[in-house]
Amino acid sequence: QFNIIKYEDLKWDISLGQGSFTRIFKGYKTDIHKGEKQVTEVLLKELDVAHKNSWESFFEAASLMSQISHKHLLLVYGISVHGVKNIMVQEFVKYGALDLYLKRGRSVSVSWKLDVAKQLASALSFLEEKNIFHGNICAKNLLLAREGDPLQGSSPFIKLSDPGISVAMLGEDVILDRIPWVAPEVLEDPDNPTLECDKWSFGATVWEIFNNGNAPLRGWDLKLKRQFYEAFQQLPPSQWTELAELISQCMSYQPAFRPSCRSIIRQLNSLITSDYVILHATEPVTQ
Ligand SMILES: Nc1cnc(-c2cc(N)nc3[nH]ccc23)cn1
Repeated sequence: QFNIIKYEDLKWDISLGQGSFTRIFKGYKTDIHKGEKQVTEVLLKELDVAHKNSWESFFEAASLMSQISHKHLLLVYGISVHGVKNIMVQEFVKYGALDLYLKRGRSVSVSWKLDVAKQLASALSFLEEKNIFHGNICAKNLLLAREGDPLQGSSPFIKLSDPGISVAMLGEDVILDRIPWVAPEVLEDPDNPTLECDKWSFGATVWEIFNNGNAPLRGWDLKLKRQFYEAFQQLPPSQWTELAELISQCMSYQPAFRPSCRSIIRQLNSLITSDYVILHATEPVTQ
């Protein structure tokens, strides 16, 4: 499914923190290309030894991402196994996770945010075409490859990261903690996720982007999060009615009511041309 990278061809640099069940590092991989030594900057994702038994799922996520290639999907170079260590080698994306980037108070324009939403929608549409379920769409898994400069009008560029360990392998508490990104039906039946589930997550991610990286239901405990679904609640709507409409369509409790990717892209295009964008060119960052 994907190439095995020799451990000795990898070099670890600084630690960049940890995800759920993983530790991530900046690193380098060395290849011999036409007799030339070539060093590439990479992201090394080590699976925690404690979760060793879910390494298949960890690598399954990687192989899914390496079987297909799309400009807005993260490139996975391969995997490396060294003793008890399972390592996924990914392309290094310069500006890291979008949620942290937005939280750091970068004031970005409404059209910047719509651009990112559209890029995510095109990645989603590509996955839908290939009938591939992602399962972990959220701003934390959107990596910023290019900041885009409002003055020069160059737009941002994002890459959707790998889904990590599949939702079917996660404990119920981990799934509950992913409310409101995880679709309600996944809680009922985590073993049979559908493409519609990714559309729900898309809605929650767009909500996050327009709330400057602040997580929805931040700080809610698992009981409250579960009640959010049991009471069929919705996230607080944006003042921008058309945007709120798109988010609530994606986050409809009836999977069949969620819009097709084509419809999502069409609605985003009409948002991009709406006068709201011009009026709110650079919204003051409300922290
Ligand atoms: N595939 C990936 C994933 N994360 C990064 C990354 C980049 C950065 N500048 N700071 C970071 N801090 C944490 C992660 C990260 C890069 N590439």
